[in-house]
Amino acid sequence: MAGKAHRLSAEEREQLLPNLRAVGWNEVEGRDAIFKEFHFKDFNRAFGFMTRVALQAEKLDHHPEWFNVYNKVHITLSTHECTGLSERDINLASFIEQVAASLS
Ligand SMILES: C[C@H](O)[C@H](O)[C@H]1CNC2=NC(N)=NC(=O)C2=N1
Repeated sequence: MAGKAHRLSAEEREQLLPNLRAVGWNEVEGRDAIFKEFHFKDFNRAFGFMTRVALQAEKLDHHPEWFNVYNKVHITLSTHECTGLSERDINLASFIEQVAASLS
């Protein structure tokens, strides 16, 4: 991946996080990360969603922490390289939103 990840500054957060908050992403308490819970109609859709996100994550070399039970997928995004939120998380969250929208 091009460039080293840096933790988002306060200004960058003010600019980038409101759009994600508006669609259900929240900052995790006690950790510099964002979290969202997705609900799908059934396991097939949840797993289809995860498959599409996984392929993109591998392409970007930026991977989600996630948990799935049947139709629910919990996702936490953070960047190991800078131990916190970076633009990579914002970009992956935006991609995830597009996939979820196309499956609901
Ligand atoms: C070695 C490899 O490039 C790194 O471990 C990648 C893989 N996936 C990653 N995923 C996330 N979420 N953060 C990272 O810093 C990261 N780094």
